[in-house]
Amino acid sequence: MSQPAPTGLFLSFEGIDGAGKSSHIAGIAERFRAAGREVVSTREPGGTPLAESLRELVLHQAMDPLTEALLVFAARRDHLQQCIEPALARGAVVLSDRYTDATFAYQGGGRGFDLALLRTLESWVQARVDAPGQLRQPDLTFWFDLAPSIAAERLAGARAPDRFEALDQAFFTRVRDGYAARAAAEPQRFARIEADAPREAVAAQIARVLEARGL
Ligand SMILES: Nc1ncnc2c1ncn2[C@@H]1O[C@H](COP(=O)(O)OP(=O)(O)OP(=O)(O)O)[C@@H](O)[C@H]1O
Ligand SMILES: Cc1cn([C@H]2C[C@H](O)[C@@H](COP(=O)(O)O)O2)c(=O)[nH]c1=O
Repeated sequence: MSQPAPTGLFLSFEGIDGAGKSSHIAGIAERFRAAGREVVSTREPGGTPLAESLRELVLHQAMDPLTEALLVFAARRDHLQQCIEPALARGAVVLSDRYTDATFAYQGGGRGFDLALLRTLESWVQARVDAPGQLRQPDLTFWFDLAPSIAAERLAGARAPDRFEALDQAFFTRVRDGYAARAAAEPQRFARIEADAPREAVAAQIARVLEARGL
């Protein structure tokens, strides 16, 4: 008798720069590993050699908004094909520091790029081979919601800013609004985290969300 296909789990972590998401991913990985799951921790743009090369360009090279949007989707395509889809097919838990919501928030909200065109790119790049007509989306997305002024204080002096981190608070207010619109459109998928809380309180919020979903 054939075995049922293993069930992978895809979690993404989103928020404006400095919201604190990266600080919690290792702890979540440990939680799943302790439960015996294979965990793949990855990030966007990036996660494969090709996508990491594109990340360098996107974060450090001046370019127009269409080029930027095409590069983040090109990186995502390689990431999906080489990393995310094989991991999910093995039954792994994939933890991705950013995914497509970032494109809608940064390129759509922040840059003001045409959302309809982003949706078209999304439909090409994320089409699932195993489920025709469906797009690869996270099972659960943690949105670390933080005021841009607090994020800026956290990042001040922490590291040399990249092309995005150097942008002003008006940009990050639009990015935050972009995330809010995505979360409102898909409330089942999104878990909003109040990211202005101390680290331990943020970790407790995350744990409550995972427990509520039986994860
Ligand atoms: N709850 C918190 N309270 C205060 N400072 C925090 C908190 N969480 C993270 N930080 C600090 O804020 C800074 C940004 O955190 P982190 O790198 O986790 O954010 P991020 O969302 O992953 O940012 P980016 O997307 O820009 O990489 C770090 O210096 C981190 O130590
Ligand atoms: C996936 C994705 C990312 N970005 C931006 C958002 C951040 O400013 C950087 C990534 O840096 P991080 O320290 O790893 O968070 O890239 C984007 O503009 N569009 C995207 O689709």
